[in-house]
Amino acid sequence: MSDSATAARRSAIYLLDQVLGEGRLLSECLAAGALDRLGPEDRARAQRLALETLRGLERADRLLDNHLNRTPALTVRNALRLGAVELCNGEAAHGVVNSMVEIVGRSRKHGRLKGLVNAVLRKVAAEGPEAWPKMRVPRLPEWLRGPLVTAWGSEAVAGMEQAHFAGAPLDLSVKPGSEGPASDTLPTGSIRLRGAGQVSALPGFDAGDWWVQDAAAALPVRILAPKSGEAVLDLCAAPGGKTLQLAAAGAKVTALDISESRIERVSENLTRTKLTAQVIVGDALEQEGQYDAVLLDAPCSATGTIRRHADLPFAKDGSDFGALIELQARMLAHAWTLLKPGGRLIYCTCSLLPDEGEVQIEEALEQYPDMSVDRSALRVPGVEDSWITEEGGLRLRPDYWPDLGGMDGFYIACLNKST
Ligand SMILES: C[S@@+](CC[C@H](N)C(=O)[O-])C[C@H]1O[C@@H](n2cnc3c(N)ncnc32)[C@H](O)[C@@H]1O
Repeated sequence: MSDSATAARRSAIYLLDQVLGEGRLLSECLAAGALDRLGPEDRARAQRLALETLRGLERADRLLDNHLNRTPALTVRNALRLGAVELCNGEAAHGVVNSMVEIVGRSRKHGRLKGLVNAVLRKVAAEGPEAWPKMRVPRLPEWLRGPLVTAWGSEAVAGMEQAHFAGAPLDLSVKPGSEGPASDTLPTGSIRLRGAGQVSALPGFDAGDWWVQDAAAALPVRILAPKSGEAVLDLCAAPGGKTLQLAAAGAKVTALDISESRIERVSENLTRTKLTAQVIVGDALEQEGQYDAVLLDAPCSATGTIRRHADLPFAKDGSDFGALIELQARMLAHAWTLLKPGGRLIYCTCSLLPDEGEVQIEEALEQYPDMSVDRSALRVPGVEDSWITEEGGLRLRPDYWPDLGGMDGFYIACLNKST
């Protein structure tokens, strides 16, 4: 057992404690420096372990409950959960069990439970790997499952849960005129890699030939179809995947975001890809000017990204979504004032909730007499007719493309302003 593997596991348990005990998102823990003491490889490993454990949490708990008379303290339970998931994913038993015994044994508060950890994980090692694939696909917590079943039906939600459990491959958008690493090309033009490993080690990263962007997230700009020289405002730009697409098409891009730390990533991405945009820290609700086109990728529940952010259903409970829905409507109203007559606005959210997509557009179309929805703009390569919604937007879901590896959940609408 290497010290480095144990350090990564200890950090993964800390992340699980934060998500499951404190309701913090992994991104918040990482931004607060939770893994700063680890080297890059162990940092990646700790994150991967935490995410895999959250994906398999329901199964791990079922296996563990067979061997526990009482529920131990959360951090010990999380060590057992991580151990169970690793064992069932085929990791060698001695390494996993010894590591977890060492981690729990060193705890001043819980050290006496190391014998329990040893006994329980040995039982899981003996029976878990065979039982694991026969267990049901882990379900979303009820606070999210309920509204999704109401919106899309139980069969669709079961498909989404399957996609969440499988996790996400790595999708790239390639700069026009450049080449991406050898991979599959998706029907919409993004390229997809499986088991890619460290992103910055892939060919073409340093040269800025491509950037990481889920296939669904690449569609809003394809639908906007920016023209060279057009003035385009990217209102919620960070970390900048869509800004890069706009700039690569030759548009005169203004990229704005309220978060100073996140906007730095837009600048870094522009530098790496040798693309240009005006980058501004500011509040979308206070922006002024008139643009040929506006992209509003509004802050949202991010429920469409659970394949990659398995922590979200556990860290959140939906209580802050009402405020986000209200903010989206205010942002759309203000964005509309920034659009020249005859211009087009893309509204999009990486959400699975109709209140953040379909309903926003239905309400806006009733409210603004100079607004119309452009269905024809949605017909870009790879988009299927069945994804187009009644009010004229595009609904993307993680259970689509099941044989290709899924896609993020997204809602996209193209809105035209009359002249
Ligand atoms: C969905 S993310 C944008 C993703 C980005 N468009 C991309 O493709 O990489 C939403 C962004 O909205 C930003 N945001 C939230 N409230 C804002 C506001 N009032 N004004 C500007 N940006 C805001 C957040 O900081 C966050 O970066």
